[in-house]
Formats: sequence, C-alpha cells, structure tokens
Amino acid sequence: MKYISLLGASGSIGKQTLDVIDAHREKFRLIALSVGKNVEAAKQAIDQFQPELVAVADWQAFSALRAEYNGKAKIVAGDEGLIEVATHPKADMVVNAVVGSIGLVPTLKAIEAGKTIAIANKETLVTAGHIVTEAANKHDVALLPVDSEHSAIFQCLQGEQPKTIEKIILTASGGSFRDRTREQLRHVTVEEALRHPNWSMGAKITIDSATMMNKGLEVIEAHWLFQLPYEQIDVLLHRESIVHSLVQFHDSSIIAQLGTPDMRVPIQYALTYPDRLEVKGAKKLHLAEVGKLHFEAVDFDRYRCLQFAYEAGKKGGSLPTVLNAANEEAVAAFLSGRISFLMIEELIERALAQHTIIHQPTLDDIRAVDEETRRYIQSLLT
Ligand SMILES: NC(=O)C1=CN([C@@H]2O[C@H](COP(=O)(O)OP(=O)(O)OC[C@H]3O[C@@H](n4cnc5c(N)ncnc54)[C@H](OP(=O)(O)O)[C@@H]3O)[C@@H](O)[C@H]2O)C=CC1
Ligand SMILES: CC(=O)[C@@H](O)[C@H](O)COP(=O)(O)O
Ligand SMILES: [Mn+2]
Repeated sequence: MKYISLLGASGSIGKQTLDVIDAHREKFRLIALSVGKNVEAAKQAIDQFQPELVAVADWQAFSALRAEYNGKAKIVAGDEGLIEVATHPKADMVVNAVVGSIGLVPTLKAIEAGKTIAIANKETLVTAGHIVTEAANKHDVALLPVDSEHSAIFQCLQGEQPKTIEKIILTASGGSFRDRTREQLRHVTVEEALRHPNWSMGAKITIDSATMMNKGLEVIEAHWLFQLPYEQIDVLLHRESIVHSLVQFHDSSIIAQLGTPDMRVPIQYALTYPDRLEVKGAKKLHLAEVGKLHFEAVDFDRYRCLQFAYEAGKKGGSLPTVLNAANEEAVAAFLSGRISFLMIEELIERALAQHTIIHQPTLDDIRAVDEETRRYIQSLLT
C-alpha cells in the first residue's frame, strides 16, 4: 500500500489524482490533503477518503471547515499546514498539485523528509529548479513528472542512456488563440482565453497556454527534470495534443508518447511508476480514426512569452524567479479584469528588463526576488 499526501486536492490535477486513488484503493491510501479555500471539496474528500490530516490555506475557510468537520480529521491552517501535509510521517509520496510558487517550500520540506515527489506544480521548478533538484539529489528522492509533456519524455527515456539524447521536443497545442493574429488578440476576453481547445484545466494554466508561457515554463521545467541544456530542448506546435512529446536520439531515431488528452494517465504513471495499471474509463487512442496529425514550427514573434522563458532560462540565476512571479501576478490581473490579454507579456517583459540577476540565488534570495517582482508588477497596475 502506498500512502499519499496530496497538495491541492481541490484543483483540476488534485481532483483527478483523487479519481486515480479511488480507482485503485487496493494500491493507494490518501493519508493527508490540502486545499486553498474550497471547503466543499475538502468535505467531500474527507467523507470519501478519511484522511488523517487536512490543511486549509485560507484562514476563514479553515474556521468554516473546523466548525463542521472537527474530529473527522486533524484540520490545520495556513502555510504551516501545507508543510504539515507535505511531511506527514506516514506518507510515502507527495503529489504536488498546487498552483504557483507557493508549492516551493512544502516541496523542499517533503524532500528533506525523504518523500517521493510527484510534481505537477511546474512553478516550483521554474522559480527554484537548482535548489529543488539539488535537494532531491542530496536526499536521494525521486522527482516524478506529472505534467503531460514531461511524463511523455520520462516514458520515452525509460531504458535509455542520457548521453544518447540529441534533443527533447515538447509539443504545444497553441492554446485558445492559436488561430488568431496578434492584432486580433487586442480585444480578447477572459472567457475566450479560458476555452482551451483540448484540455480542461485550472484557470491559471489555461491562460498560460494561451500566452504560450505554459510552454516556456515547461521548457525550464524540462531543463531541471532532465538536466539538459536549453539548446537541447525544442518546442513544436501540434494542435491535436495527441503526441504528448518526443525524444530524438543521436542515431536519429525519435521516440514519442501518444494518447488521448487525459491527465489521469500521467498522474497515475507517476503514482504507479515503474508499473502501469489500467486507467479506468480512459478513452483509447485509435489512430485510424484520428487520420491526420499536424505539426508546425513555433513563431517566437507571435508567442513572445516563450521567447522570454528561453532567455530567462538561459541567463538563469534569479531571472526565472522574476519570470514566474511576474507571470503569476500578470495572469491574476488579467483574470480579474484589470488588464488586457496583451498586457500580460508587456508586464513580464518590463519585470525581466528591470531585474539585476543574482547568480546561484539562495532560498532567501528567491523569496525576496519573488516578493519584489510581485510588488513591481502591482506598482505598474496602480
Ligand atoms: N490542470 C492540468 O491539467 C495541469 C496542471 N499542471 C500544473 O499543475 C498545477 C495545478 O494546476 P491546476 O490543477 O490546473 O490548478 P487549479 O487552479 O485547478 O488548482 C490549484 C490548487 O491549488 C490550491 N491553491 C491555490 N492557491 C493556494 C494557496 N495560496 N495555498 C495553498 N493552496 C492553494 C487550490 O485550492 P482552492 O481551489 O481550494 O483554493 C487548488 O487545490 C499547476 O502548477 C499547473 O501548471 C500541469 C499539467 C496539467
Ligand atoms: C495537460 C498539460 O500538460 C498542459 O500543460 C497542456 O500541455 C497544456 O497545453 P498547451 O500548453 O500545449 O496548450
Ligand atoms: Mn503540460
């Protein structure tokens, strides 16, 4: 039996992780979970899985849950609560499915406690990839990818020697506005941006897909997970999201992982690795029915956020922290109707330009840069 702590149980990845756990109760036991402020989701998960520990980040939501559910589980609050879930003594594995760099410290604490990490929370790797991977090496802890592209690459690399990799190729759907010109992006709405063509996901990542920052974050995530230089990481437009990513080897062979878009597949692979189990209800891919798959080179002028991410990744140091924090603030401002879609990339560009890079930043440096960048973006909004 594998004991699991789940950070972000009320989100898109969190709920699908609960589905995976529920479908294989003989293999998994949910021992602890966290939510941000979604009390209803917490109550449902407590009733369904009887976890020992539940963390609620928001204090008002914490009080509401405790008033009703005290005694059914130990209920804790705030950032400390998130860490308590990440380090639950009985947990073998921590699934990190929170959104944003809030996931960084709990991930580090879980690594220090020797937990295997299944990581969906890409912002943690973008903002402090060197610290997270160094800690994982030091504590001999596996970082198992959940993000679909990274899971695909991880699957393609099973049994392969890292030195034989020519490059990895991340596929990108192009997001909600892939068929619009830059001119047409001027007046797009939040509602339109939230309509991803292939995936149903949380709001932040759906906007990131539309700006292509999602792929930029994924390039940096891949750099850390697979320890490859940026020159060996490519992005390829693929509108169907069926080829989840590819690896090209020195002998010119390419290995790809394919499947219908269903996040339960990579989530479950991280939970069962190196085994594979049936994903109950998953739609099987029939290529004869699909008929054609499309691939196209990325236009970096059209998708400027992807360019910013490559530049920030290559320059390194504290610049990816700036990229991530500026993006989180800008996307939140867009989602709340404060700025237009194209302002997202403008704000990020300004934040990157004004920053003096700190090389090999410590955790304290990262915290400080993250906070400064958020303040800087807010100052541009007032
Ligand atoms: N959705 C997807 O298909 C994919 C997502 N990812 C990555 O996985 C991560 C999660 O994405 P997704 O599930 O879509 O996001 P959602 O927005 O659906 O869920 C986010 C989760 O994080 C919690 N949360 C938000 N803010 C805080 C906070 N301050 N403190 C503690 N918890 C908080 C939310 O709680 P609450 O709702 O209760 O407030 C919720 O449980 C992201 O990093 C994303 O990039 C990667 C690949 C695919
Ligand atoms: C499901 C998943 O992993 C997302 O990150 C998805 O890849 C988003 O798709 P695009 O960023 O390619 O639009
Ligand atoms: Mn992805």
